[in-house]
Amino acid sequence: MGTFNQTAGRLMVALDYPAVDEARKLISLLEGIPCYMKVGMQLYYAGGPDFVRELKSLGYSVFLDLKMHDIPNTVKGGAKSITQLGVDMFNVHAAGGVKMMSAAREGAKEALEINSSLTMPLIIAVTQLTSTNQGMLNGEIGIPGTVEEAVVSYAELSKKAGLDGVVASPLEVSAIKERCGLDFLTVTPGIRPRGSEVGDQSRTLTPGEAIQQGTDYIVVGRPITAAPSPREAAEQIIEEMKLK
Ligand SMILES: O=c1ccn([C@@H]2O[C@H](COP(=O)(O)O)[C@@H](O)[C@H]2O)c(=O)[nH]1
Repeated sequence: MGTFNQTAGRLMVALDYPAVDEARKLISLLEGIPCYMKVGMQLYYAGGPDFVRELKSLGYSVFLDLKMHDIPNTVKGGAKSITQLGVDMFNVHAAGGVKMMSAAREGAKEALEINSSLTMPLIIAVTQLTSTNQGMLNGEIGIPGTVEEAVVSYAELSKKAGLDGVVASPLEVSAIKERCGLDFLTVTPGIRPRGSEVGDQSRTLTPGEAIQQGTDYIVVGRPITAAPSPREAAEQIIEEMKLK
């Protein structure tokens, strides 16, 4: 199991930018604010491993959000390479199944055998994307039942595979914790401070509501990156989290 990093805080900032210079600009605006930095596919495909190493050298905890979903052997190799970057957290899709998720753990462990100075990253699984609504799930995706049932079922699979937690919407946190235990981590995007644009997200709560639901980490992108003052936006979110 990986370790829960209290000092990085419970806010994860999604650095969804097309180029590292834009990400660097935001990072300098947020200097001193306790948060994880989340690198997703847009920035990773632009900045690659070097940018992840740069964030680590600045002292940030890094969540590499590449959502691996492939055959077990390929995911194992991907997890081994990702772990060698020294990231604190990475993820896979729970839809890949138990064998694929366990392979991610094996890959991470192999990286640690090669380099003993590395620590085991937290490995989590995406359940149902927070952009998915009930109609989409039952209609175009073709999965019966409620979104919550689908999310909890994926969470149980992820736990069975030995993962540390899941990505879900804050609306499903209490059901996940009830079924998988309080120490099974929930990382929740779909966070929208009151009055902010919902955009392509479907299952949302405010930062304060998410904390009230018992989530471990909230992931926030555009409400910070597109704000007139990203620093003020981040500070307000942290304040709201503390008040709950
Ligand atoms: O189900 C998921 C999984 C990942 N994400 C990621 O979180 C951030 C959210 O950004 P916002 O701008 O706050 O909407 C983004 O990087 C997504 O790729 C998610 O939203 N939902």
